[in-house]
Amino acid sequence: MLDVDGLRKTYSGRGREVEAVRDLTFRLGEGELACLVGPSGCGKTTLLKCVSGLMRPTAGSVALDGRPVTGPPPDMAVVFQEYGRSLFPWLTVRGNVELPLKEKRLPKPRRRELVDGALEAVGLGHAGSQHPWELSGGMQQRVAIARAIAYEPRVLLMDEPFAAVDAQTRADLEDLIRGLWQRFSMTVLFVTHDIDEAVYLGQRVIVLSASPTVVQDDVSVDLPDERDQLTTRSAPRFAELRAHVYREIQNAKNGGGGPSGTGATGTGGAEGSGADGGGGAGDAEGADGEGGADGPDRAPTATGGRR
Ligand SMILES: Nc1ncnc2c1ncn2[C@@H]1O[C@H](COP(=O)(O)OP(=O)(O)OP(=O)(O)O)[C@@H](O)[C@H]1O
Repeated sequence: MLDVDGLRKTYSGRGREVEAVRDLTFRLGEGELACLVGPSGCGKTTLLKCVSGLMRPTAGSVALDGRPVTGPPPDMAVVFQEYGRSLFPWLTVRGNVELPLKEKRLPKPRRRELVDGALEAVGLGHAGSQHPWELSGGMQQRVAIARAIAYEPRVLLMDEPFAAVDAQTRADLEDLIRGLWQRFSMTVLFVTHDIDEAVYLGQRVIVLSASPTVVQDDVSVDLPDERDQLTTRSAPRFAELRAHVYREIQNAKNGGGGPSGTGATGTGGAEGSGADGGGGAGDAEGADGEGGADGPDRAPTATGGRR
């Protein structure tokens, strides 16, 4: 459904060129939930901007249902990390969620129905008349998620959406996303620094190499579909998968480059890492902090698919 083929992006300016992404090729099937991890600065945000049509790649292509993406596609929504910047403070929660639906020119009764459904789905049915600044960070991020799903996207892109919330809220939001994905049958591409989060959420974890960026590994997450923060995360298979992804990221950071040879489904017991293999491997970045570009196209209206 979503085809990224030979994608390359080079930024140029001030007399120098930065090759953010060298050559990325992968495909997402309809209804798939894939997580994308990789070392800091490897081009995850750049990739999402190209996939969402907010930025033109230097070479290669992105296609949705075989049609080239040259601008924000109408059936795609994006949720960014900075919920504070993605919501309009002068609009109520309802107003924020409804805005892209007005742009879509939906009739009022349909808008009301979609807004009610989305707020209910994220547990904010009671908060419609409040303003974003009256809500906690986790609630604000729920508003951003509600805005995205009210839009009824076929594809939902998420760029580290939970990086700024506390651990408990983050766990709740992870479960919320899996629940919404199952309920609305969306195709989801979810970027995260957090290896545990990637394994917990995804059916697949795509590991990017360090810059110049290629797909280092594509790991099939063969955990049961019904996931639970306690049982799933304490399963031996979860630890094996997390260890495998952790090792791939270390390889990527150390310039290991190129696919590990395990292939899309090859994560398995081949690693033989045992239940403790990846202990502490929670963060793809290690000690690195946030370093991504917050370009102007992370503007508020980006959430919801169209600007
Ligand atoms: N607008 C820009 N102009 C020039 N270089 C840029 C721009 N945006 C990003 N880059 C560079 O491109 C590379 C990839 O950046 P990007 O933000 O896509 O990576 P990332 O994997 O999302 O990073 P992080 O994990 O730290 O958020 C980095 O070297 C970055 O400095």
